[in-house]
Amino acid sequence: MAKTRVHDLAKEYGMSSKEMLEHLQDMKIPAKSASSTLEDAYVSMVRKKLKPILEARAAEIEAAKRAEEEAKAEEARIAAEKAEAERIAAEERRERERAEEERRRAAAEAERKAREAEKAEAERLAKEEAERNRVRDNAPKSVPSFTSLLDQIAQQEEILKKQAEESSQKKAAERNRPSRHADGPRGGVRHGAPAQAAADASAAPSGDAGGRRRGKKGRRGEDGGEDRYSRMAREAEAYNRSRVLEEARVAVEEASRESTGRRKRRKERRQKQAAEAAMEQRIEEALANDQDLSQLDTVKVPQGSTVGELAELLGVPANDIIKRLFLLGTPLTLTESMSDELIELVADDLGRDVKVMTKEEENSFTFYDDPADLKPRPPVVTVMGHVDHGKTSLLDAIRHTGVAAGEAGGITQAIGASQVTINDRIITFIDTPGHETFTAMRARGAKVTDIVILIVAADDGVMPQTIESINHAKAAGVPIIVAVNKIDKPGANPDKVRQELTEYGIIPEEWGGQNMFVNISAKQKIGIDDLLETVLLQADVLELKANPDTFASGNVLEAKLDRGRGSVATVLVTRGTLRIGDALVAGMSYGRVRAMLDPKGNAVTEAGPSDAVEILGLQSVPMAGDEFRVFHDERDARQLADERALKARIEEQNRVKHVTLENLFDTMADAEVKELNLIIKADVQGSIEALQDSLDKMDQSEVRINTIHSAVGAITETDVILADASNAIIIGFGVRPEAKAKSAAERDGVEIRTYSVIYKAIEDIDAARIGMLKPTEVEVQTGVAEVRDTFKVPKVGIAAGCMIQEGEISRDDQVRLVRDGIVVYDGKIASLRRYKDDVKSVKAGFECGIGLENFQDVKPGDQIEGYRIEQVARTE
Ligand SMILES: Nc1nc2c(ncn2[C@@H]2O[C@H](COP(=O)(O)OP(=O)(O)OP(=O)(O)O)[C@@H](O)[C@H]2O)c(=O)[nH]1
Repeated sequence: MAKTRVHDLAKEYGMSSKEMLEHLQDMKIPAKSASSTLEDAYVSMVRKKLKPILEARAAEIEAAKRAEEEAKAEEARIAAEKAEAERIAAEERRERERAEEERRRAAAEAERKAREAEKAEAERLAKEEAERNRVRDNAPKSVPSFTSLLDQIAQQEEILKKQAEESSQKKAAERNRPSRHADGPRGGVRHGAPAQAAADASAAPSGDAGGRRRGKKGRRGEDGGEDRYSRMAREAEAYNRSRVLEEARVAVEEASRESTGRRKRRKERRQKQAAEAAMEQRIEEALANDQDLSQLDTVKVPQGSTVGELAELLGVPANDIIKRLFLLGTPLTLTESMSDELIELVADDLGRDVKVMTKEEENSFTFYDDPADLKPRPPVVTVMGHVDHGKTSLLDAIRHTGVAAGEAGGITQAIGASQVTINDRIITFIDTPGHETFTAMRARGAKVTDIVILIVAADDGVMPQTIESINHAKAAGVPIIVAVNKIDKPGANPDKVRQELTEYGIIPEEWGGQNMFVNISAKQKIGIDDLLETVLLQADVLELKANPDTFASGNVLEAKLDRGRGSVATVLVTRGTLRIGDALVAGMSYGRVRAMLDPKGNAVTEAGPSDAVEILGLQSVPMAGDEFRVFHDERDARQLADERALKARIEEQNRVKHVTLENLFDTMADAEVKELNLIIKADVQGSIEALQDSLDKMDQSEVRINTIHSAVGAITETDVILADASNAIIIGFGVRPEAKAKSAAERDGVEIRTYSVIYKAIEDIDAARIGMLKPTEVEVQTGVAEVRDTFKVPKVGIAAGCMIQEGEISRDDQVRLVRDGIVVYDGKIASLRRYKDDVKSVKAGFECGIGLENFQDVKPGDQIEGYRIEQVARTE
């Protein structure tokens, strides 16, 4: 068996060889060094003797291990306790902050409410003041427009708002001063910082540093555990404090650095608040008036507004607009009026939303209704057709529907509208038949008809006024139901009518088209119910709805001055319910509804959507087509009527010019209109076709020629009304205007051109069209110079000493530098001199010095060519 060496044995017992040698010596066992070998017997003796020592040592190690574990557990418990205490403290602190924040918010809310009340009172006073001023100030300059009045109010509101804000801010500042000092800077670092610091403190210092220290002490057995922990707590607190202080210092520094920025931000915030308040007010007003909220951001600009007016409406300096116009290549002065397109372009450039309002639109309102408030309403129908095809007979037959034969004689057409009930449903008819009224209404911006009944006599077929009616209804986008009348007549051929109408885009449903056809006899009252049911069917498709539970609005169908009753107007209610006593404005007249008559002449107290009633009580006579609207307050109605009257007077002075062949080019250039609308009237159909043929052959890629209506016959007032509504020119070929048409054209500024030879008409239209074409740009050479030498000119650089060989070169010319046939420069002249003098131009045969803009590389032998761009009117 191998001998055991001393150091092996020592190693086995976890002691040094020296220690083992000492033990061997004690046991009198001979061994000299660590490498000495020991007999087995000695080894077993050593083992026996050393056993208690070994056991004691194991116990010692075990005890130490236990102590260490205990210390660790204690340490963890303390740390957990501390973390919990800190968590509770942080929670309490947050609770306090929340309460404080709540208190501050409540105070701010109370203050805001007080401010709003103050503001509302100030606004009310301002409004009253403005109203008083307006009434007092009747001088023309003080009532230039409704918008400027609104602006004045807005300005006053702004001032009052500012004052109110300043005073409340002052108050708030005084109220907050002591508390702000108390928690000012601390407030800045409160959020987040302490909680973070506490978390850091519990994780880092007490855990690591403290733990290490405790480990040492535990081994050394010095100090009680309590002392250690209190020191740890103290250290953590100190750490926290310095950290909090540091963060506070940083926050204060930052705050002072940002104070200027903050002032700016505060100002911006105030401006934003003011804008929001103004918007809120507009929303409230719009809500009070049931107006469409989606339109609020849009600035309404009257058609033909001047640069100055637009600037005022948009609230921007006029220079901003002039500058933009200049860049758009249409320099205008402050008092010049702008085309619709220019207004839209400039507004778009300014990032603003505008709606150019025609004079009709200006007088109309856009209402908003919650879809939930909309209820089905009866359809409103107009009957149109050629003379003697039976319009009056049909309306008569309709009026007698559902009426017993004996009663018939007693029915009077009291007002310009009638209502019939069929299948328990109502249909309203506008009784002034014909497209004249229809288009006159449309020209005034009134859309009163939902459905058109086109009446065509089966024995006569499609006639000029049939076509006119189709064109008018189509232009208004109203669905057409065809009543083929007089089917009782021997020569009646309803299918021929259907066939003829297909040429005008009116195709029967049974043939796969869009239009419903009904065969009737107005005289013998055949098919009337069928026609009315078809109207209801068409109405169902249209899903006609309106809100009946609001202030009424609608259109005037006709109005007259009655000797006994004063102003009498028949109105069609399109929305809301009209009641006796309502204050309303219709066009330029206003008043209170004194009495109402329904279509049968019965006195009624209210009228809902699609009802037509005759009303008494207006102060003056409105015009057919005028929009009416009920106001909460009669004063508002009167104010609006006054404003409209004033506006109408101003408009009368600057009457909107219609297109004429002569001003066509100007109008086009101005408004970029690329359409030429024509109404063609001729003595025979052949002439219309010939003219239309030639028009179709013209190049219409840049200017489109629309024949919106053509018919055989004299130029009538209806033609003028249609031309007025569509901004068209009337071309008469072999026909003359009727007297009424002539005066209407003069009144409305509509151009009528009459010709007796067709090519002359074509020539004029073509000339006007070409005039509308954009001019062509042509380059014109001005002169040629040869570079003989170059020399340095102070401040200019290299200049070319030249000899003008051809023509004349001017200072404003564009120039090209040509070297060996290659253009090396194309630009402007920087200087043109003869000897030391700056000159405007130099002619052939003279020497001069030419400096080129931003170009120095001129060499003797180069050629300088001068040229100009000229705009030449197109001949095609
Ligand atoms: N046989 C027959 N004659 C009819 C019918 N409807 C109308 N008429 C006759 O046609 C003529 C013209 O009828 P109106 O109702 O006056 O025609 P209108 O279209 O109103 O005519 P204007 O008001 O002049 O435009 C009258 O003599 C009617 O009696 C019909 O269904 N059958």
